[in-house]
Amino acid sequence: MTTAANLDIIGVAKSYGTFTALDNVSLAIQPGEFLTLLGPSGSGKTTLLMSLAGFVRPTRGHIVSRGKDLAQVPPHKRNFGMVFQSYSLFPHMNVAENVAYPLKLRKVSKSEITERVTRALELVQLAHLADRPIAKLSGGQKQRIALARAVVFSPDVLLMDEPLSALDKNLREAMQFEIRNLHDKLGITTVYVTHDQREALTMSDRIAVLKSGRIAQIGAPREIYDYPTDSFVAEFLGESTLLPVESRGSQYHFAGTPLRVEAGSPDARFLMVRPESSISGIPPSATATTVSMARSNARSSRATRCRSRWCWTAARPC
Ligand SMILES: Nc1ncnc2c1ncn2[C@@H]1O[C@H](COP(=O)(O)OP(=O)(O)OP(=O)(O)O)[C@@H](O)[C@H]1O
Repeated sequence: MTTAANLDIIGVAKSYGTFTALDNVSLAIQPGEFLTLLGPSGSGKTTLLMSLAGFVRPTRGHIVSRGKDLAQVPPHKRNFGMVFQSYSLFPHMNVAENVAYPLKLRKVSKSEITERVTRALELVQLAHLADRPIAKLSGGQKQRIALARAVVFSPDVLLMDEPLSALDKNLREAMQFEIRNLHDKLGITTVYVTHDQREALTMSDRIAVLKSGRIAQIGAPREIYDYPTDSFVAEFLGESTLLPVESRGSQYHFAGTPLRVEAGSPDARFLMVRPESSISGIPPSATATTVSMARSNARSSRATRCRSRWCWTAARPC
């Protein structure tokens, strides 16, 4: 068994003509980490993932794994497993043949192929379907087979691009746990792309939130959910009410009343309240566990959403 690989993304940029899809992205992915790239449509998630895979050539920057710059390493030599939304299984092969394919490419012996395919199918609990044609599988089964095929050759890194978005909600939630369990069993460094905040919060060790080709924030799920660095991250990570505050030195005021806040940056502009926060009135004698301060890049200087249990406009409950 090989040790898990690290992945260093150093100042990576990608331009298409004058359009910048990735802008100076740097990120150190730890060995065995489950890192999610999260962001709205067009933020650059797939471009970054495809750069890691070797299908997109960065305009600038470096991608380094196990101390080696991958710039000159073609996709099939990177030893990275990939899972796509569309499964990408071979329709003319049965389940076992699909899973065996990467091993055949690597010229693994027949007996070892049989053993490793059986083990990979057992991991995704589909060993009983080894002889079934791909056309006779459900969407969830197809995605499990794609997963088995991606891990059967013990890849250094597993890259997944919205692997669950074609599945219905219940199956999707079940698969989130299966993928995370598989990751924990195998310990493969994993980079996972999604635009689904819940999925990212449920599955990841860390989340990198992308906005317009840049990393807006990176951190553990709880950290970025509770302490977003700005209003974009605050709103993208879940329902929130953003209340405009004034800062005077290290003291914050809402509607003229001083707030007690344990964590906040000097340039914070908003008090963030999540729906599950338990403040019961203004002024919230707030602690960092119930509210956070976010820097401004908001579209509005007023509370921008009204979906939480507590919603305040001009310091009055609505
Ligand atoms: N080959 C290309 N030529 C020109 N522009 C491209 C190309 N590939 C991607 N882009 C642009 O780069 C930006 C980032 O695209 P990317 O697919 O990485 O976004 P994404 O965050 O994965 O979006 P989605 O969630 O919709 O898949 C988009 O504006 C896209 O239109």
